[in-house]
Amino acid sequence: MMNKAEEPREPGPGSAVHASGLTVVRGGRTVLDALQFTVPRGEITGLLGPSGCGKSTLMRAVVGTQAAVTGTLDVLGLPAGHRDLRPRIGYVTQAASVYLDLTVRQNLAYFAAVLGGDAPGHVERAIADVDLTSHATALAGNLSGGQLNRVSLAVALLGTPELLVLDEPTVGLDPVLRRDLWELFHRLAAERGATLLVSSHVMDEAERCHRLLLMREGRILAQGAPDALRARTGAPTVEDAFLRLVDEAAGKFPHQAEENVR
Ligand SMILES: Nc1ncnc2c1ncn2[C@@H]1O[C@H](COP(=O)(O)OP(=O)(O)OP(=O)(O)O)[C@@H](O)[C@H]1O
Repeated sequence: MMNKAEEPREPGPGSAVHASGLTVVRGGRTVLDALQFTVPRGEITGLLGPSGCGKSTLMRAVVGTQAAVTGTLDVLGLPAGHRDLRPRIGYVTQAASVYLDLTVRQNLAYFAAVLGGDAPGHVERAIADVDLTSHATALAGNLSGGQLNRVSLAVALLGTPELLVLDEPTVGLDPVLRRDLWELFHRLAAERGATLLVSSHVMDEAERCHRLLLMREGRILAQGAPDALRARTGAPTVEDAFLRLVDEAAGKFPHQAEENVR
């Protein structure tokens, strides 16, 4: 449960997510350690860091499915997990959750009916969004892993969510599909005003984001625009910036190594 008394609430109108002192303990281990960050509205925020650093845990906290969360976590102006947030957030996990014995279109129609997002045209729009129109009548069970993940993404897009939380959406995709998906993310932000929080452990995807949260071992190493992070560290790439921040932080932990760049 969130302890809202611990920290001042200062989400600001421009932030979709605001965290302060966000901590998660799993199995006796502190896997998120007093995180402070914001995710601005209408932009793509990349959550980057090595496998096991806590990206999925942070995303579950934002969508309200993570247990043992303490600190302040506001999402779209409400405490994380508030039931009014359910239709306003689209969440895609790493494991595709669709019915393998239904076609792509049947899956979308089913979820549209269940989620109450059955607005005319939304099923076809979502299928087109993820570039699966030519596979609309294919059984989900006959799709590749990458195509299945895109069906899950289409489900998340059905209700035109304000906030999309996507856990490693480009894993296993070829370069062309990866590029197409990033173009879709930018369209969703620019044309539909959506806020996207996208995790990846591939540092070159960082350059495609408006803003980054760089994570390591349950902490935020730095946050800011890719340009600002590179300038701040004097590094040619975000990957180099990350490595420099890791080295820098090594001297500062366990107290505070977080650096706000913007
Ligand atoms: N039940 C648990 N008990 C103790 N530690 C756990 C438990 N579940 C997860 N962890 C640890 O929490 C940390 C964060 O896990 P999380 O899945 O959030 O990482 P991640 O950055 O999303 O990794 P990946 O990219 O590999 O999915 C990991 O180090 C993991 O080992």
